[in-house]
Amino acid sequence: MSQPTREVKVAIAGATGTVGQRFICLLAAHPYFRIASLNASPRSAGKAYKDVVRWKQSVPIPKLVLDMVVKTCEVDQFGDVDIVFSGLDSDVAGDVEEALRKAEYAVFSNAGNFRRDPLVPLVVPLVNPSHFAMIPHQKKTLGLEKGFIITNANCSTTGLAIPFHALEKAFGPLETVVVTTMQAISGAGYPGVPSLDILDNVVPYIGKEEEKIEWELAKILGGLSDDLTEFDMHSKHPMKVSAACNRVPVLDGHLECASVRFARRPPPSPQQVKDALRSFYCEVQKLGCPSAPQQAIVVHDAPDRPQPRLDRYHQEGACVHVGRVRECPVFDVKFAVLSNNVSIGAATSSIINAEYAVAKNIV
Ligand SMILES: NC(=O)C1=CN([C@@H]2O[C@H](COP(=O)(O)OP(=O)(O)OC[C@H]3O[C@@H](n4cnc5c(N)ncnc54)[C@H](OP(=O)(O)O)[C@@H]3O)[C@@H](O)[C@H]2O)C=CC1
Ligand SMILES: N[C@@H](CC(=O)OP(=O)(O)O)C(=O)O
Repeated sequence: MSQPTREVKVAIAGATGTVGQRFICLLAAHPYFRIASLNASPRSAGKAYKDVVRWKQSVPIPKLVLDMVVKTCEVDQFGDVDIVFSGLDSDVAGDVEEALRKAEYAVFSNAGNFRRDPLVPLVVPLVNPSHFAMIPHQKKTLGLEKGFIITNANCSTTGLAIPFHALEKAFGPLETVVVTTMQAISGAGYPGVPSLDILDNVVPYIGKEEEKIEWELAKILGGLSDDLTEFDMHSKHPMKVSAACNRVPVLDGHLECASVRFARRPPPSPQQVKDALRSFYCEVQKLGCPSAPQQAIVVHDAPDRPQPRLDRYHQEGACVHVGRVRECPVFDVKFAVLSNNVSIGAATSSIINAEYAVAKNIV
């Protein structure tokens, strides 16, 4: 990939939150994105970042943001940045992101508000960066020159979309998916789930999560209409998905157990599935996007892997892990997937999306 000849100035909206902190760690060391603005709620605005953030990362706060003064998320507070990364709470993300787009900013959002919008691509960068082709239609429809919104997916959806896409590329459409998730508490932001609810416990309910997985996969894994104005929602090969979501006492890293049935008969064997996942190589890797993982899907042979504590920070959490690939007596094949919910499930995906947009001169 040709590196941009200029630095690209970025803002982080929601800079004090769980995802915002991960953005800061990743962007502080980025080859060409420069953090120019930190934005959060009026509670944090006007104060130095180090004085308002409840820092929960295992590395120190990067020096360059320690004394940066946090600003509000009013549009006039973002200055001359090219890109806004949003890790905003979904209660406010809708209005703020809409206003930023209207003010001609390129917005890369983690929030759920625009994922179902028929003009907004829902992009897992290791899967469907081709959906960026919808951006001209979004801008034209809204009468904008530069402003647009791109969202990335729900963190549990992201972990599944990557291996599912690799399998569909190798073996054709998936027909049925049943998945059970074991989701980390950082997925609920800070302070998140009360300790008295989650210690010594598993909570078999995460609000709206099952519906998100069941719906978002179709938008991500589907294509675009020929005129690049509509998402086809995987409609040529409808995929039935059933998800059961659980909160478990793990800090970071969502583990998901999936059973899948392929449309193709006979289906691929577990060994063929493993080979296809291992050899998966995607466009953002080919382009050399700096935050893309070397190995997108790490396939484990050990019978007790992947595990959140052991595997979640491999490649800075930018890949997914698949293990326990075996025959399923009900469908065809079953396996376990681990993804770092705050990295590839959130901030890392947004950053790779932005790197792709820069490489393709979309920003
Ligand atoms: N955690 C995860 O694993 C994932 C999260 N997401 C999504 O990313 C987004 C952020 O999640 P997360 O980091 O966990 O959430 P947090 O609750 O940890 O952080 C929320 C952020 O939003 C800011 N905020 C809250 N209210 C306002 C307001 N009125 N005006 C401006 N800013 C405000 C907060 O600022 P302040 O500190 O000043 O209150 C904080 O920076 C959510 O939409 C979430 O659904 C997506 C994928 C994974
Ligand atoms: N709901 C996810 C995290 C999340 O924020 O998802 P979404 O971006 O879809 O709101 C979890 O609790 O693990």
